[in-house]
Amino acid sequence: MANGATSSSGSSKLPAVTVRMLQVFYLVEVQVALVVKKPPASAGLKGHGRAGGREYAKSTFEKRRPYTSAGGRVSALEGGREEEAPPAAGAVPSAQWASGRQPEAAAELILLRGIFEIGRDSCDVVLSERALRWQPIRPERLTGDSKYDFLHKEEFVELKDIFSVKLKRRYSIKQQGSGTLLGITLFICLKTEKNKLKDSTLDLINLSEDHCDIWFRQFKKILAGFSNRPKSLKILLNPQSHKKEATQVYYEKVEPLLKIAGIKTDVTITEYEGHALSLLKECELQGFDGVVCVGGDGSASEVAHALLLRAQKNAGLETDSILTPVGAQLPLGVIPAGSTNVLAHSLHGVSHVVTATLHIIMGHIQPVDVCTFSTIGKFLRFGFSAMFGFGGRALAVAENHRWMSPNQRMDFAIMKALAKLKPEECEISFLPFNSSQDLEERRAQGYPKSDCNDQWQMIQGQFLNVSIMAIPCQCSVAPRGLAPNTRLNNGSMALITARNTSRPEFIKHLKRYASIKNQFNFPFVDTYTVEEVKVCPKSNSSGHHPEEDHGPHETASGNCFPWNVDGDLMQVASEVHVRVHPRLINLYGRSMEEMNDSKVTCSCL
Ligand SMILES: Nc1ncnc2c1ncn2[C@@H]1O[C@H](COP(=O)(O)OP(=O)(O)OP(=O)(O)O)[C@@H](O)[C@H]1O
Repeated sequence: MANGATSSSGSSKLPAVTVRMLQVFYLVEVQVALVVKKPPASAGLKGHGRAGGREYAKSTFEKRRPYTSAGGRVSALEGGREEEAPPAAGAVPSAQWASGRQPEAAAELILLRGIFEIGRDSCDVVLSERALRWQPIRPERLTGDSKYDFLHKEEFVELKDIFSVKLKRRYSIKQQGSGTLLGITLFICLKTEKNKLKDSTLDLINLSEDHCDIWFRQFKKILAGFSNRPKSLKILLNPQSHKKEATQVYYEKVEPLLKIAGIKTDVTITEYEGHALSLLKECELQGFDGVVCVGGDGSASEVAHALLLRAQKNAGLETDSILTPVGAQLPLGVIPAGSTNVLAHSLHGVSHVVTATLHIIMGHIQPVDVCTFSTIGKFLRFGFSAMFGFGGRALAVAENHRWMSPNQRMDFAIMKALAKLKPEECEISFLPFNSSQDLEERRAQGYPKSDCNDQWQMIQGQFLNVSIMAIPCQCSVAPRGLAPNTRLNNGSMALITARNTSRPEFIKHLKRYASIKNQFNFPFVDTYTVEEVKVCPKSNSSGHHPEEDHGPHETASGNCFPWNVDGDLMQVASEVHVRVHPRLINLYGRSMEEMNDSKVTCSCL
């Protein structure tokens, strides 16, 4: 992957080093098993939506009595009256539909109005340009009853949360042809707790072919209007990720949802390390709207690197020394199937396969900052985060013990790197993050960066670990992230340095990542918000004793220093220059800030 540097990858990842270590500490020292808190069962919903306390699960229809027993409901279902609203209409009296939560409903253009059975009720259903609203039809009451009104208030789902529509039919064994029409099923993306998304269905039951056909075509038309949603995806699946579960994850959880959404896929199962990179160099991507990686951080980083490299070539840029890279042309989806899934977790606020899949289906796009790594003017690779020192060494040890199982290997590597903890003598220079107007203006005028900013700062000494992170690097055991003050797209990186200290103090610092206490509140830890960093190790460092090491990767053997870039081992002999490039790649997802700010969009929740 890298020019002028050797690179290999493993199941052990940059934050995995720290993450795994935290797990080991908990097991070995505290003797408390780390329990990744499972989300509470979603109010007994069994994975489906809820309409005002009633489930509208897929099986709802089958569970109920035949419609004929529902008295007045029969005519509603069989002779459902639909009204296609005239284009400029919007004049349907809407006072009865508008609730306190959605005052804007009254102003919306109404597209269709008709009767469907939803849950157990015959409902007056209104499709407007923004939402589908429904309210049970009840006999008129002479006296007002506010409790009654509360129980039967309007419910709605916003159209932007619908990702597919199908005609619902029942097939009997003897039946030939297309089966008996039961109505329409809408597939909806719902936000649940802790940034998770889930798929749900809403059945609109009506036996009339004509009625359903009009509504079905209208929903299709609405869905076709969401031009940001992908129609065709290139999938790259690493069957070796974590405990080799990526294939199962994809075919059991991801593919069925993509099929429902009508997304075409072309799947490549990678056969060797670097396969995704070489494939994406050459393959035709014209017909695809996005690329999806099913695997861990190493795979995701490799695919991101490949897409960016491809973009530079397509733009006719020299890839030996990339100064101002152009952005990737296709968005990248990351389905977490690795051991730590830091990228997916940072992106979605949770490492959850269905959430990641739904972000792809809904076409949610999150621009993300990317770093370039180069040495003495020579481009090495793209990446999101890196560790030098302890993090690099631990990964190097793991690489030398690939015959072990992934978890064993990481435990062993962390213990060994801690046992041999030693500082690297180096010089670190960095350009502090500065988004002042003046600086931006000077850059816009084409001044070289060196002329725009002479604020380079330099620190030197012995460092146990140096982390450089353009994304927050969140994961289940470090929920705030290894770099909690960094955002996905704020154009800056966190530079975190741990100077030489005693082993127990360093371990204390590492353990803080899993706690609510500030992991940086140690006299030997410094943090900076930066745009560029140069790490220049001193080759005659007192810390290197090759005779103590047992593998080719574990130290600066042959004057190469191990770096951990998104879990890939990168060995570089000299200075490494890291620069952040704001919003260089679009990932499918939505930042946690947005997710937290967003309102619940379905009244069913
Ligand atoms: N068929 C394969 N055999 C061996 N290695 C592969 C294969 N396909 C891909 N790889 C390589 O495996 C490396 C690690 O995979 P990946 O990151 O997906 O899993 P992981 O290490 O288990 O997860 P995490 O990064 O979350 O810890 C990638 O860099 C990739 O190049």
